[in-house]
Amino acid sequence: MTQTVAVLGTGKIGEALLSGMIRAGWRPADLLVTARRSERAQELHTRYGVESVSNPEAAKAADILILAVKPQDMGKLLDELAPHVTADRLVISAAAGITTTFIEERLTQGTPVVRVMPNTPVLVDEGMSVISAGSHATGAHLTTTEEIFGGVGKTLRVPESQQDAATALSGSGPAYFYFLVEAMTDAGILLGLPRAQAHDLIVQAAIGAAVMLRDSGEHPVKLREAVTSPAGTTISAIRELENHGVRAALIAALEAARDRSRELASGNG
Ligand SMILES: NC(=O)C1=CN([C@@H]2O[C@H](COP(=O)(O)OP(=O)(O)OC[C@H]3O[C@@H](n4cnc5c(N)ncnc54)[C@H](OP(=O)(O)O)[C@@H]3O)[C@@H](O)[C@H]2O)C=CC1
Ligand SMILES: O=C(O)[C@@H]1CCC=N1
Repeated sequence: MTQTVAVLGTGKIGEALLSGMIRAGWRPADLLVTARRSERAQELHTRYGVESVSNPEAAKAADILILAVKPQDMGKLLDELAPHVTADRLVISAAAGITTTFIEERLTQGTPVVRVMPNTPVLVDEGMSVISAGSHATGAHLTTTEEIFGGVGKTLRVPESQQDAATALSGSGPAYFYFLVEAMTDAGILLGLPRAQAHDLIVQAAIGAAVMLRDSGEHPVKLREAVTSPAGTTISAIRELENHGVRAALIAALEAARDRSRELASGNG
């Protein structure tokens, strides 16, 4: 029997997931969304043909609830949902930091909860969704979650204790690459290239490097060594990156993201 899935909170990640599910073959009739603002609900209906309902209506009607509000809004959303969520539902949370325990404590005893950390490349079916089971989620619940998120990219199961790290690496990960592209485009401008050309050159370098990382089976060190000619240009750049502590900065940055994810666990932000 077809299951009904509701996406509660349809901002950037909620909409990305919704659009991906429709591309993956979900019928709009089997999907529901909730939105705080009526103009947003109308926009989603026009774009995807999905019906918008209230949060309690979604909890009553849908078999699977995907919670995609900010961590700071999660407590309030769960208070709204709690009277209507029965333990035969599957609740999937995409919120950074929020633990399955936080959710379980606010819903009917025994409700299965799965925590997922997706990332925005779900928009182009190249997402990465890291999945952990709460205390009442079974293998079947994890499989259902993988079926949903696997339609828009790869999935990986991890113990929930690793979710804050996964959030730092994978959930936030795309932002670091956009930041690098932005910075390198600026460098291209400094070197005298027109902005559009600098952008295209660095984006294609990123795509080429990403495909080689994925498909060559080579370690990143080997791939970098192959670019780094003796007494050549690349080693001059690498020396500057090392002089400026870029490796240490990245390690510190991801540690900060991990720590922020832990802080968000309280739901107070
Ligand atoms: N952006 C990303 O790359 C990723 C985000 N996440 C997680 O996804 C969640 C959402 O993030 P993001 O999409 O970036 O944030 P957004 O602010 O874009 O989306 C949150 C949405 O939730 C809506 N909302 C808030 N409260 C309610 C409510 N009670 N009922 C219905 N809708 C509500 C907001 O409405 P309104 O527009 O009115 O404010 C907004 O549209 C966060 O928990 C984040 O940690 C996870 C992985 C990646
Ligand atoms: O920045 C954030 O908090 C969210 C979670 C992971 C990516 N974006």
